[in-house]
Amino acid sequence: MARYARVKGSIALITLTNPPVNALSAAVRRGIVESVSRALKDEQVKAVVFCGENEKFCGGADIKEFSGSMSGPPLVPMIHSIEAGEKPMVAAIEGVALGGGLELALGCHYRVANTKARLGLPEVTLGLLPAAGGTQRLPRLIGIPAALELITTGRHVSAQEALQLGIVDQVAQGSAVQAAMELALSVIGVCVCMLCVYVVCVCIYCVCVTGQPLNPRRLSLRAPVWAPDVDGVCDAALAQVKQRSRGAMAPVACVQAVRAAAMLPYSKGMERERQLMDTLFRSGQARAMQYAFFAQRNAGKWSLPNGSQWNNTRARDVQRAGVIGLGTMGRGIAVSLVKAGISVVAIEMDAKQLESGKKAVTAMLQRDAQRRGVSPPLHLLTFTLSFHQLRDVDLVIEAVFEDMNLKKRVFSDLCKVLRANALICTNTSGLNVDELAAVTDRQPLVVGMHFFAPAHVMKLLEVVYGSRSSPEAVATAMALGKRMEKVCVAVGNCSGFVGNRMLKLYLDQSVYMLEEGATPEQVDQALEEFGFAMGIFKVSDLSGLDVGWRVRKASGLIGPDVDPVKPSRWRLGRRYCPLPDMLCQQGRFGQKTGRGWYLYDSPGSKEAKSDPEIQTFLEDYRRKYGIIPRRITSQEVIERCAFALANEGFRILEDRIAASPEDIDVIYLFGYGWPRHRGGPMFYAGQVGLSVVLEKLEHYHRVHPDVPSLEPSRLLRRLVAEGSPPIQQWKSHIKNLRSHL
Ligand SMILES: CCCCCCC/C=C/C(=O)SCCNC(=O)CCNC(=O)[C@H](O)C(C)(C)COP(=O)(O)OP(=O)(O)OC[C@H]1O[C@@H](n2cnc3c(N)ncnc32)[C@H](O)[C@@H]1OP(=O)(O)O
Repeated sequence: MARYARVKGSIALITLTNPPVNALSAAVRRGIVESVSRALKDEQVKAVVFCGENEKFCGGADIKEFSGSMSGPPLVPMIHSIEAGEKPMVAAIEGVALGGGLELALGCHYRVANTKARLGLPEVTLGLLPAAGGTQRLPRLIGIPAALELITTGRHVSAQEALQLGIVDQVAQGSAVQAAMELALSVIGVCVCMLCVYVVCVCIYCVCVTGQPLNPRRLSLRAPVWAPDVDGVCDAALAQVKQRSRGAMAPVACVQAVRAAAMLPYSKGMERERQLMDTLFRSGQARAMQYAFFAQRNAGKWSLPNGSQWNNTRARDVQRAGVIGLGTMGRGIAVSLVKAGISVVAIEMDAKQLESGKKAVTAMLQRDAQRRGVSPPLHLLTFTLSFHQLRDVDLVIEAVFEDMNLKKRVFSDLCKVLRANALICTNTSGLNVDELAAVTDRQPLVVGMHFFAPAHVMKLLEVVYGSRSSPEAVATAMALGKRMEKVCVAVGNCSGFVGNRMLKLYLDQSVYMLEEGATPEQVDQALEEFGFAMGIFKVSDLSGLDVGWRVRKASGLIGPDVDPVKPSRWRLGRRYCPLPDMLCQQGRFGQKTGRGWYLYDSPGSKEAKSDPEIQTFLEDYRRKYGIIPRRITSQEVIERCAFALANEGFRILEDRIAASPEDIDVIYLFGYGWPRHRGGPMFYAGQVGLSVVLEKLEHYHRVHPDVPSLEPSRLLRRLVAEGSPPIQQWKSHIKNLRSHL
């Protein structure tokens, strides 16, 4: 849909009307084509201004349409006819001009943006490239290096940066539509300075240039942007995206398309753009990334088993928050809260820790402010040793050491000082939220907020509702997380919640494969080739092997009855791998001690190097237990890790700990480095084929009957029995499964 109006006598104003972001659906494209044709025919109309309803220019092509059969006028000829139009076309950009939205604007002869507008070509984040001429017009406008950077990253730029780059002609402080109309009038030879009454070429009063020819403004008419160093620039960009994108096809295709803009005339470049897009458009990677886009948005639409949900529950306003504990987690949480404009009372138990926490938080905020060219909001912070300073906070986030007794003590102390209606949130990575809530005088006001380290950087937040948590408390934690710019997922209470409950099985498979013959390097390489940012053993070294060791000790898996020389490989009725414990006994805690699964130059350094001692250690271990090592292929690594994750994901769905497979995938995408172009473990299982996953799990379970978690879940069996429906339908099958219990 597009609205047509004639304004100021000679301007056709075409408004894209498809809230909330005026995406270019078939109806919008039809509306634009009809409106442009009307404007070109209407003799009274001398110029055309495009804008978007509700001060949002356009969020791009309608992503929902990509999964169906595309109908309606195609974008490329539509934009071409705008550019070829014999009347000046001006884009008035407010809010956003993204993807096809910016490509539409690039087809216009002039672009005006409001100061708050954001512009970009984010198609690469959807597994695509800007295939409505974006890869050919943008380089012709701003040059190859800048276009490569924007197109391969999908980064949004501010109006100010767009002006500097030459993407827009003007930045308007007020209404971009108003400014665009003035520009249009001046271009058609109607000077708007009010002093000059004639149609002129250069007004002597305001020196505006009127009656401009349109050809120089038509980007498609410009020659290829060749320069002597262009090959080198494109080669360097290609090398960079290959290294960064971990197997994703779209960034590579983006470089290839932009290279064409340097070498080929526009029409040939457009052919190349179309060919590359055809391949991407049909790819599983594009489907995975578009699924991830909608899954992320769906996670915000949380629901609880009792029917309360995002649109029927009000969140409380949080102005002032307390953070208990200024270790790594507490520091990151305090920084994120302050950046969201929330006053923070930060508490530590002793003066020395308080001082070092204060220094660290202040430095992080100063660095961030310096990068953004603003002053750090340090006035929002109070550092104190006294719980009494918490008396007027709306909410507290406890981030002390992961120890149930310590947390319980803190919770009961908090109840003595907090206002009766203040929320208590615990930053725990897996402890029982109900058990903690039980020591308080306000069980409905207790929720878990599981942040990921470093908390000021990592996007994921699991909001954990206990059996007595009130919907209002969940809504408040979800809204607070959103304000802190986190991707929030509401999850139920169980050991490890969603992310760490699944992680445990993934870790188990990884160490079992070491026992059976693999090396940490082999496993990590297979995972990194699959697309993970880091292999599991490098991640373990980064997080610290001692963390899991403590958890295993607390859960009774490690105790005085374990043989120190030849620890048992069978505990609590199932296979157990003592390798991580044995490393910890040697003081190998990972990066922090300079040695873990890998070797580091010094404690704290990050570059992982193979350690011959680990190879010898693994060989000795296998000998000691009589294990004959075998060759483990990358395929086996991926199958055992990814299918173990998905299998537990199905159980989590059966248990109603996660509301949907999409929520599980969002957790893995934003918290555990799962490659976006593979959608998430649940999506991946669907893409591989549920019957294949079932068959593989049955096989691995047959080979390893002492690993019960490899036994295929009931939900997976049910879905396969019902013909492997698409992931969006799994939820209804969970209901069926429960009704048969
Ligand atoms: C062979 C075919 C060739 C086709 C031509 C190819 C060339 C063009 C390709 C493209 O244009 S692909 C799309 C490129 N655009 C984007 O990637 C932008 C995506 N959107 C966003 O980044 C954000 O939504 C936003 C625009 C910055 C707004 O953010 P905000 O936080 O304000 O709102 P959201 O919660 O993200 O979104 C609200 C609502 O709108 C839906 N939505 C957003 N963008 C699109 C879109 N482009 N298509 C369809 N729907 C979109 C989003 O899903 C939300 O929906 P609900 O959850 O409320 O239902």
